This record gives sequence, structure tokens and C-alpha cells, in this order.
Amino acid sequence: MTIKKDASSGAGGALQADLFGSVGPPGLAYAENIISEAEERTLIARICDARLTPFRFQRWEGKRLTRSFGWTYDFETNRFAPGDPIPGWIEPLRARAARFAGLETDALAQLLLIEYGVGAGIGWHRDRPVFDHVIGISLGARAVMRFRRRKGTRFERAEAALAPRSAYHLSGEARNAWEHSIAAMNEPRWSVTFRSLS
Ligand SMILES: O=C(O)CCC(=O)C(=O)O
Ligand SMILES: [Fe+2]
Repeated sequence: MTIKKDASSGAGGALQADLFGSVGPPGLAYAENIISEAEERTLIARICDARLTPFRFQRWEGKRLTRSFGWTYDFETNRFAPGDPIPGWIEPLRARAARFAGLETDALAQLLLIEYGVGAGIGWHRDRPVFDHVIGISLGARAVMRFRRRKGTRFERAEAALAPRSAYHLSGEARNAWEHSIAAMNEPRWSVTFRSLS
């Protein structure tokens, strides 16, 4: 069962089982209400102003809009390079994400903003190995992050419900051994992902 920790109950607060009774892999940490509804609205407005562009891979164009800061990974050329500086408006959230994951704020060297319009999702993948820890904050509609790991000829599967204003942290097995994906959304969702470098 996915264990979900409510940030408002403080560190070491009561653990409660996920309402969906879903199963998350080891290395997945999850906390709800890491930002207020007012902060969520402000962040969504900032992301909408941040000139995101459709994610492209060869001749395929994804329905989600993305923009990265700090470091960029070009999926066409496999090139990993310094990018635009992480904007100041995201700093308070970056500090909170770092605290949630038990990392130094400066360790979160990459920022990825994503807008999932209706019909947009993200296919099965593991994040590039140039990155280490992955911390994601969800805004807008609730989503389900699905996990799978090959076991012989079959897949072992798990999933975690991502509430708006929640954060997840992928490390260890959830980060390295499992793939994750998000099914196409019926309502818009935005995500803010911070990653440390390997
Ligand atoms: O939107 C999310 O929370 C997940 C994004 C993701 O998996 C990725 O960009 O690698
Ligand atoms: Fe990912």
C-alpha cells in the first residue's frame, strides 16, 4: 500500500494509508498539502507565463508542454548541457522540495515545468541517468502515476495517486528499477519537477 505522509502533520507525523489502496514501489515518498491553494494558483499562473513548448522527440510531438532550467537534456541529441538559470519565483518551492526530500536546496540543480492539457500524458520511462533524485509537485487535476518493472516475461505493477498540491520523491528502487508514466489527463495538470545530478 502506498504510504502517504501529510506534511501538515510535521516530520515524523502520522502515516496513513492511501485512500485508493494503491501500491507504490520502495523509494517512493509522498506528502500532501506542501503548498496552499493560493500558492498553487500563483504557481500555475507563473508556469503559464513561462513560455513552455511542446515536447519533441524526432518527428513525434508530445501533447505536453515543457521547459527546463538549470540543466537541459536534449532527447534528440542526448546532449546534456547547462540551461537557463532557475527563476527566482520558484525558489521558495525549491527549498520546500529539498526539505521534503532531505536534500540541500542547491542540490536540486534542474527544474522542469510541464503543462498537461486535456489528452496529454507521459509514456513509460525512467528519468535519464544523468539525474539522481526526482521530486515532483503536482498542480491542478489529480493524476495517477503508474509504475512497472519487468519480472521475467511479465510486469510487476504499482501506482500512486498524485493529489494537487502534493509532492513525491523518487529515489532508490522507485527511481532506478521501475519505469513510471501518467495516463492522458481529462483535465489540465501542471507539474514542477526538481532533480539532483548524479
Ligand atoms: O508530471 C510528472 O509529475 C512526471 C513527469 C516525469 O515523469 C518526467 O518528466 O520525467
Ligand atoms: Fe519521469
